[in-house]
Amino acid sequence: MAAGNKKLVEIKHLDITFNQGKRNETRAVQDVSFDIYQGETFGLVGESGSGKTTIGRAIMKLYQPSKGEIVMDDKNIADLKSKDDLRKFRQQVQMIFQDPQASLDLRMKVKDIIAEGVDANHLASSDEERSQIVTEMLETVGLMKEHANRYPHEFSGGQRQRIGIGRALAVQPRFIIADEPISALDVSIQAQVVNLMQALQRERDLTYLFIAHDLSMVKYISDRIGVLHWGKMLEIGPADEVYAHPLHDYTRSLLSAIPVPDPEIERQRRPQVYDPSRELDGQARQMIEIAPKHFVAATNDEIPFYQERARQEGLI
Ligand SMILES: Nc1ncnc2c1ncn2[C@@H]1O[C@H](COP(=O)(O)OP(=O)(O)OP(=O)(O)O)[C@@H](O)[C@H]1O
Repeated sequence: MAAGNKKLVEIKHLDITFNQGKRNETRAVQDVSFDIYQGETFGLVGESGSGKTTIGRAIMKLYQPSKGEIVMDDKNIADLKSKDDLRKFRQQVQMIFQDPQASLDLRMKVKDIIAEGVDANHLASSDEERSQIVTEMLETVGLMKEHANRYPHEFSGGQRQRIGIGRALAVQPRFIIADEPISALDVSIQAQVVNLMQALQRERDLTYLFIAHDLSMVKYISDRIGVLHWGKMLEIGPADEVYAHPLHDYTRSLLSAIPVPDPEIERQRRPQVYDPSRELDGQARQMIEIAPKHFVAATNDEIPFYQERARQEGLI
């Protein structure tokens, strides 16, 4: 998690609307802006339906922005149109999914799953090289060479997620979008997969967008966290700060759902419950830097309120 200062991905005023007939329109993402720096893990949290997956898929160029743009390596990805450009882009940006059972083709052998992207991108010049890549990937993700000829159903959930990670890594990507990669796993296995992802990040200089619905899950792995609610970004800041000193009411409400062992802390947190009428009153809010590198969606009138809160929390 040695985040540098170079921006790898820039999301600028992204809007995504799904139209399913005239009366059925969902504005899944609304004016969302954030940057992801080279080598960092950006944790994107929000409840179900807040737009996390939609943002991930838009970065993969699977959804078209209705407004705004997504820039990677200083290039607007909307301008990548030729087959060759798209192929190179998809090689650099890979995705890991929540449910490895659903995202792996159960009829394929592990070696063919791992080599899928290698074949599509013609990265191996011989069968021997292909096998070498598969073996290296299996070992990299903590599986064994002998697993290559087995099928996904022969593995546990955690091992299947390792296969999914191996498939993503086999094409030597720089950026990985991990969409709830540990949510479907047993708690005891979650830490192993997170540790593996962190080790791989260090070894391979990877950048992660780590999507989860639970703030406590992303806190551990992320450098920075962004909090989404109903398609809007409400708070972005250093992971520890967002977790220990959340400034936005909504982030506080997300955290108050986590059991707090100290009843006194619990009591202090309770009154600050998220009040939807305050947040979703239709007023335009901008991301304002309230404390260093800690941004909150606020109207001009709300800025003093959040500044006072940041002072109380010792952030300024
Ligand atoms: N392909 C689609 N067509 C129409 N509506 C969609 C589509 N994909 C997502 N939506 C809608 O967009 C909104 C955001 O969904 P999204 O899947 O991005 O949320 P999420 O935060 O990832 O939630 P979850 O954790 O449940 O996956 C939801 O209201 C969803 O119903």
